[in-house]
Amino acid sequence: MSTTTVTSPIIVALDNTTYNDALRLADTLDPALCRLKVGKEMFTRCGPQIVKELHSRGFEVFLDLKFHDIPNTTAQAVLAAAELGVWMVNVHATAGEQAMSLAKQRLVDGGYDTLLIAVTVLTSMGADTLPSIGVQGTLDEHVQRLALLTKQSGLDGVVCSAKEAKALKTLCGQDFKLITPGIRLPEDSSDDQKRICTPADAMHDGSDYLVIGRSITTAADPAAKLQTILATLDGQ
Ligand SMILES: O=c1ccn([C@@H]2O[C@H](COP(=O)(O)O)[C@@H](O)[C@H]2O)c(=O)[nH]1
Repeated sequence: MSTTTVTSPIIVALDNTTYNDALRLADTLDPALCRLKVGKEMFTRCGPQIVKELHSRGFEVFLDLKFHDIPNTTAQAVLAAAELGVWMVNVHATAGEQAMSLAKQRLVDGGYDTLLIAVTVLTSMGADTLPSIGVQGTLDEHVQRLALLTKQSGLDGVVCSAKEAKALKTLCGQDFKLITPGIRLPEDSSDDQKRICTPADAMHDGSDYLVIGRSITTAADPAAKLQTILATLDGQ
């Protein structure tokens, strides 16, 4: 298990890659300068072995499987993630209070300190997306409603856009962790992300952790791009 002290808020998302290429990329990165995120694509393709390999290289791993199921299934999946030794795991807040609080309880009962967070509204969604999935009201209201539900369920924080960070810190408190994907430098393509923010603005507004995938992983030199991004955070 990892003993590296991580000095950076950046979590690099390992997507669009194979087992061997993901490990090759990991070997170019310093576990003191970033954590790594294993998502649905990587985990479906490679299984728990990829997590074990990243741990053996000293990385803390965010297992981003966004569980969304009935309470017992959600909680047992979260427990299985904790048994893998991951640093952080997540569920969808729309799984509801019962699923979230049961998942947290199973972690506590098992003596795990794995962080448990919930996704509010995916950063690929914009205000125009919500009516089509039957959500009334504004996007900000919906994010805030789900963040409060997550906090009331005893979880450690939420996934949201950095654009919502200021309001959520006020609403949920400074200790409630905000994990923000949709991070882009001004010169980057936004790809399929709608609610994007620069790393510096995200940190300034209260993000605790920045999830960054393609901006780093598709760079000619991912380690150098990580350093460039970290340099934009100097003094924050
Ligand atoms: O709301 C969400 C929740 C999760 N993600 C994940 O973060 C990364 C972002 O990758 P980029 O290449 O930097 O866009 C990706 O793994 C998503 O599954 C998210 O983007 N938004």
